[in-house]
Amino acid sequence: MTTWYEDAFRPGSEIRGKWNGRVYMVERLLGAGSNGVVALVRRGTGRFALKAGHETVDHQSEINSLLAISLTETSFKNFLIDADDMTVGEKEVSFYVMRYIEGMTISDFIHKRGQDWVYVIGTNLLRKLTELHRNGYIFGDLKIENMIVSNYGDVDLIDFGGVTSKGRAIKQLTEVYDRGFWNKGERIAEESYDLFSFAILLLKSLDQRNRFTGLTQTLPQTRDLEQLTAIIRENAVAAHIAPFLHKALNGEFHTSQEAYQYWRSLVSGKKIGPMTLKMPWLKICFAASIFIFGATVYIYW
Ligand SMILES: Nc1ncnc2c1ncn2[C@@H]1O[C@H](COP(=O)(O)OP(=O)(O)OP(=O)(O)O)[C@@H](O)[C@H]1O
Repeated sequence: MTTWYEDAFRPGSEIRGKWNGRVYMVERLLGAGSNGVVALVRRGTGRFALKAGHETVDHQSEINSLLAISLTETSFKNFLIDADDMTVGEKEVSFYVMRYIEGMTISDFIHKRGQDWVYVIGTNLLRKLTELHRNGYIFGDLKIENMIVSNYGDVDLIDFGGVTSKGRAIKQLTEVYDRGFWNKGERIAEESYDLFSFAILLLKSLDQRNRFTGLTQTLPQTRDLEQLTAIIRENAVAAHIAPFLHKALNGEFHTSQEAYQYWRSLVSGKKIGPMTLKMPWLKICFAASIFIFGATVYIYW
């Protein structure tokens, strides 16, 4: 069965915006989720991520949220680059273009580089949330799939469909990350809502035994955060940040700023800042370059 986007998003195809007239060349498909199709595109020398929406209302609401935060003086500034419609066969499809973020999921990152990186990634993610919260928004649907980790644990959030103004009802969520699912609070856009999801996200990425699988099938009355304490007990990193996790899961932080301070006090002794990391390969590269330089001098002198 062919899907509606297969032709339009074939590598090499051109996507022409109906109103703004910009033309994008498709490099490859990045993903197709429940809310849209995302492709890596090129325009001139720039590479961008282009998302076309299935559901016009949801897609428009995502663009509105993204536009609002793109206008703030934060690291999200200018994240949204273009918004337009394209014609696919007989259909008009809305799309928007955003910064392209190269990287991987937090799970893949820590699998490759080690679980200690959670201290750095957590710090960077909390900083992002603090920025959003300071500007009056809640991310809403914080989960492993909605963030990209790159380089030295840099974090970028993607998929802004859940971004909600503070005080409103949460509009998009994923069950295990939602405090309502665990009977731990209302589905209201508060800073503590994102902090709960933040704690689940970290636990889920440290969970080596897939304890989360099957949790969605449990009955609401039997759901208990105690089920997650096993992960904390068997994992050294989770155990180290346990006081933070307990506070976040129990709604004891009112603001992300407060959570950020507490987090910093817990992880600051870990010396996992990008500059102080134990990176033997850096030392090896440095030693190798000295050796090659010495050998070259010896041979040619
Ligand atoms: N700005 C971006 N830069 C790089 N890759 C991106 C970007 N935005 C999205 N992606 C990729 O495209 C995939 C799908 O994006 P997105 O999560 O926005 O779609 P969705 O339809 O809302 O998905 P879901 O059903 O998970 O909510 C992501 O998993 C990610 O790999």
